[in-house]
Amino acid sequence: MKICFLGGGNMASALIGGMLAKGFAASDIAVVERDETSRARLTERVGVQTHAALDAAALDCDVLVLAVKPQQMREAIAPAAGKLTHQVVVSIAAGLRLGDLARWLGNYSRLVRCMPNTPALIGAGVTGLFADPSVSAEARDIIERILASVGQTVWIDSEAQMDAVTALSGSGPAYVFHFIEAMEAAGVSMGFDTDTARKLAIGTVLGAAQLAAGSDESPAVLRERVTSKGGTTAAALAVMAEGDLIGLVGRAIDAAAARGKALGDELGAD
Ligand SMILES: NC(=O)C1=CN([C@@H]2O[C@H](COP(=O)(O)OP(=O)(O)OC[C@H]3O[C@@H](n4cnc5c(N)ncnc54)[C@H](O)[C@@H]3O)[C@@H](O)[C@H]2O)C=CC1
Ligand SMILES: O=C(O)[C@@H]1CCC=N1
Repeated sequence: MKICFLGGGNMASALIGGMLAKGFAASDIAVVERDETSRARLTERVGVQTHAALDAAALDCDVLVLAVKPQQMREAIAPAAGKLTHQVVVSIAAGLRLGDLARWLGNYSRLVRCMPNTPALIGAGVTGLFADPSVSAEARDIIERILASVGQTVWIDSEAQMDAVTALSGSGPAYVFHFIEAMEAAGVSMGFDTDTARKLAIGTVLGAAQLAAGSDESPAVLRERVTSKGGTTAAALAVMAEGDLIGLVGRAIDAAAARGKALGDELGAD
């Protein structure tokens, strides 16, 4: 099975890195990348074949993964319009809807929309998937196998939910990194050097996430176990409640989902 990525940026690199680590052959993976420096990096460091354009050689694949920015998509896929025959086309772009992609591809509907995230690079991603009804069960299995090689997969029931997946898990790693930044900064302001503060912050997030992932208890119960009455954790959580952390995170994730929907509206309008 030959897999071709259109766009060899951050997310394509994360997916390819994860796939190679899980035993996919570099010779089965190609990347269409317009930037020469990125092409050289992909050939030399990652070992995959590269193409400068989405030409016949690039389209000689079974799965075409669309991994350019949403704003770049229409122009980037134009060369494939009317030239697709059997390929399953998988878009990882935020916001863009299957109906618009199908139209841009010359009414080609063997399309799957999915939303991975960057921990795919270390096999710890989580991906939401939605397929056009015309995509066969066999083709869905193939796409699921690719994404499952880089982490967990979740099929969703309606395409509209993809904006929520994007807001929660697609963008989610950035929220966690931001929280780590905040913890690190607090550590530095209390006198630690950056390395020590970072080690304490990352170790804590990693350990807590692993504990939550392996536990039958809810995150709320695990939080309560850390929180002694009248103790240090309670003092910190009171400040977080005063700042309405739960509401703030909810509003942030709502904003991400709204932005995904707006991107789909804006870019699909013409
Ligand atoms: N970065 C992330 O965490 C995630 C990103 N996504 C989606 O993945 C897509 C890609 O995002 P990133 O990898 O972050 O972007 P990026 O900007 O790092 O990568 C896009 C790549 O496509 C190339 N490109 C643009 N137009 C091209 C064309 N016409 N032909 C060939 N190559 C072209 C660019 O040179 C660039 O290397 C976006 O649609 C985004 O919504 C989805 C999940 C997570
Ligand atoms: O920020 C973005 O638009 C993309 C989609 C999910 C993660 N990065």
